[in-house]
Formats: sequence, structure tokens, C-alpha cells
Amino acid sequence: MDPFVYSPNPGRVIFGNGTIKKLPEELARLNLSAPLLLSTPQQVNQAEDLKSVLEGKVAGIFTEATMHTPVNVTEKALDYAKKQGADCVVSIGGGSTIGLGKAISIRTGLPHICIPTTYAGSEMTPILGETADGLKKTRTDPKILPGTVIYDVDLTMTLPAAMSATSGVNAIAHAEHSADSSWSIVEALYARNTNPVINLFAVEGTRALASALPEIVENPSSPSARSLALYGAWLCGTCLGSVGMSIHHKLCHTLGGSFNLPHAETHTAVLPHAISYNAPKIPEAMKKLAEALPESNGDAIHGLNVLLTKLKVKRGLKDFGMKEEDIDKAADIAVSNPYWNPREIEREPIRELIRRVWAGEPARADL
Ligand SMILES: NC(=O)C1=CN([C@@H]2O[C@H](COP(=O)(O)OP(=O)(O)OC[C@H]3O[C@@H](n4cnc5c(N)ncnc54)[C@H](O)[C@@H]3O)[C@@H](O)[C@H]2O)C=CC1
Ligand SMILES: O=C(O)/C=C\C(=O)CC(=O)O
Repeated sequence: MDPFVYSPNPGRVIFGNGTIKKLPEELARLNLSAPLLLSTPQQVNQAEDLKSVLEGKVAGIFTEATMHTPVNVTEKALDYAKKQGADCVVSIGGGSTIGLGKAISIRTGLPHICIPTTYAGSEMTPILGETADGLKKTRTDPKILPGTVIYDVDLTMTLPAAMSATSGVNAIAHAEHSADSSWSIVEALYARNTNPVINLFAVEGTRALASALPEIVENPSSPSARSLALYGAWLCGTCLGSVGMSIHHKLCHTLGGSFNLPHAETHTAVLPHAISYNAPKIPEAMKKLAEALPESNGDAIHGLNVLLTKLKVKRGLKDFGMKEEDIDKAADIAVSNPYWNPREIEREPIRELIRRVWAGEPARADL
């Protein structure tokens, strides 16, 4: 056994069906009585349902959560929270809404309860990415980690199949960077600060999502597949919250932040290529990943290609509006200030990786 440090994040997790009904109990347990509910404009109905669960006893509802957590939206929400006398925030939604909850909580000290409705995993991390003046900056602070997470499978039933697929692959990406003894399962399988417990989470989380997502794409109302996917998302989010990020996340943050590409879709297109870049340096992680992916035939890259084909996702960033002439600029940004990575960051293979992702080619083991 290699030496390791295990330092689990605190936080209370409630998982099941119909669990939003437990919110009043949770607020009472924490001695809180004036929650500010947060949502996107698209999820106002779920925020209103939550208000009913609380019998109307809320400080208010703020429904302008936006992807990549723009600071101007946070400032508006902060003014509203103050005016309404909120004593905590409750975010109901995906990573965008949870990001707003984190941004308010870290600025005010207000407790944050999360009710996630996608598989992005932000609820389990002390990480916050915020955008100002066209630049997205990410920071980590233990105080950003939400105190309570209520996973209610019922709330995920409305997540459209295509979004479920890419959001689930976003989660798998957190796991993969934690599997080798040296670094993060897809990024948790090979993180340098990984440990045996996070490795178990990474493998189990990937297995759960790789099994559930194709079923959700075929039958979005399958209760068992929805439950398995949310369980996998919890495990993979825990991986991201516990170990570092590497080239995969660096590429996605570069592409998303600088070229305004959609978050989960970008993760999905990049993942097999990022894994193939690191493959020569992470043999143990590749073995574990292959075991977690159905139909991999012992080859993790093949397994990921098969999974993405089954999920019917778009694989080319050109499909999302990225221009071919931006490939060089993206390569330059991706190799500047790189995150720790098991393989040295070399510009030419990184450029070729981005070109393949831009073109939507299947990943190959020759980068
Ligand atoms: N800090 C962290 O640890 C992490 C942060 N993120 C951040 O989260 C954001 C992306 O979050 P995502 O969850 O991918 O997307 P999202 O939160 O932007 O949601 C996408 C869309 O789907 C809608 N939606 C969400 N759940 C739904 C449901 N159950 N039914 C119907 N519609 C639903 C939302 O209202 C929104 O319109 C990015 O800003 C990303 O940077 C993502 C992962 C981890
Ligand atoms: O943007 C953030 O809030 C920070 C981290 C992530 O988005 C993680 C990811 O790339 O999925």
C-alpha cells in the first residue's frame, strides 16, 4: 500500500425519493427560519414547490442563477438576501444554482443547504468558479463546502435525456482524475493526492453512471436508473471535492471560460482524449477505469468511446460554435499555468488533442 493522507470533507448527505420533505426538519435542526431559495429561471416551479414544502415560510426566492456564476448576478442576490433578512440559502438546481449559493455563503457566512437536480457534483466540493469581466476564476476554500445536501431522485426525473448524459459524463470526469496512487478515477483515479477511499468512490461512481446513463437516454423515466445515476454523481462529486484537478479540467475550464462553450458538453467531448493523453503515465488507473466501463474489452479509451456512442452525444466542439482558428489560442492558454498532471504538458500533443476534440474524432491512444 502506498502512503496516503485521508482527510474527508465534513457535510451531511440525505439521499432518497421525496427527500425534499425533510427540508423543514433540517432547517429546524440548524435553528434556521428564514431561507432564501435560489433557482434558475427554468426551475422556478421547483423553487415554488419548495416554498410550499416550507408552508410559505421563506425570506424570498431569487430565480436568476446563471451558468459560470457571474459576479454581477451574485451582487444582485446579495442585496436581495440582505433586504429580505435571510438567515440561510437553499439552492435547488444544478451546478449554476449551487454556484450562486456558494458565492453568497462565502461572502456572508450564511449556511448553505443544497438540493441538486443534475449530476454535476458541485454540492460535494469546496470549489467555486466565478466570472467577472469575461474571465472565470476558480478558488477552493473549506468554507465554500455546503453544510447539508439533500439528494431527491424525484427532482432529477425532469432533467432532459441529453443533459442527463453530458452532466453524468461531467461527473465521471471528476472521478477519473482520482485512480492511480499518484493522482485523481478519471481525474480522481490519478490525482497526486488521491487515497484508497477516494479510489473506491471513483470506481463505484463511474460504474454506477456508466451503467445508468445509457438506460436514462433510452428511458428517461426509469426510477432505478435515475437513482443509480444520482448515487454515482454523489460519489464522483465527492472525488472532485477531495482531490485535485488535472489536464482534463484545465482543458474544460480553458475552453468553457475563454470560448464560451457549454460546461457539461465540453467535459463530455474532451474526456476520452484527456484520458488518452495521460494513459502512458497512469497504467493502474487505466486498468481500474476499463473494469468500471461496460464493453471496454480491457481498454478504457475504447470503453469511453463506446459509452459516448451509446449516449448519442455530440463529440465535436465545432458543433458548439468553436472556430478552427481558435485551436492554437486554446492550446496556448491550456499549457500556461497548467494544473498538476501525471504527464508533462507538451504543447504539440495538447494542440493535436484540442484539434481532435474540435473535429469530434473518436479518441485514439497515440497522443
Ligand atoms: N464548483 C464545482 O465543484 C462545480 C461547478 N460546476 C459549475 O456548474 C455549472 C454547470 O452546472 P450544470 O449542473 O451542468 O448545469 P446548470 O445548473 O446550468 O443546469 C443546466 C440547465 O438545466 C436546468 N435543470 C437543472 N436540473 C434540472 C432538472 N432536474 N429538470 C429540468 N431542468 C433542469 C437548469 O435550470 C439549467 O437551465 C457550471 O457553471 C460549472 O462550472 C460544475 C461542476 C462542479
Ligand atoms: O467552475 C467551477 O465552479 C469550478 C469547478 C468546476 O466547474 C468543475 C468542473 O469543471 O466540472
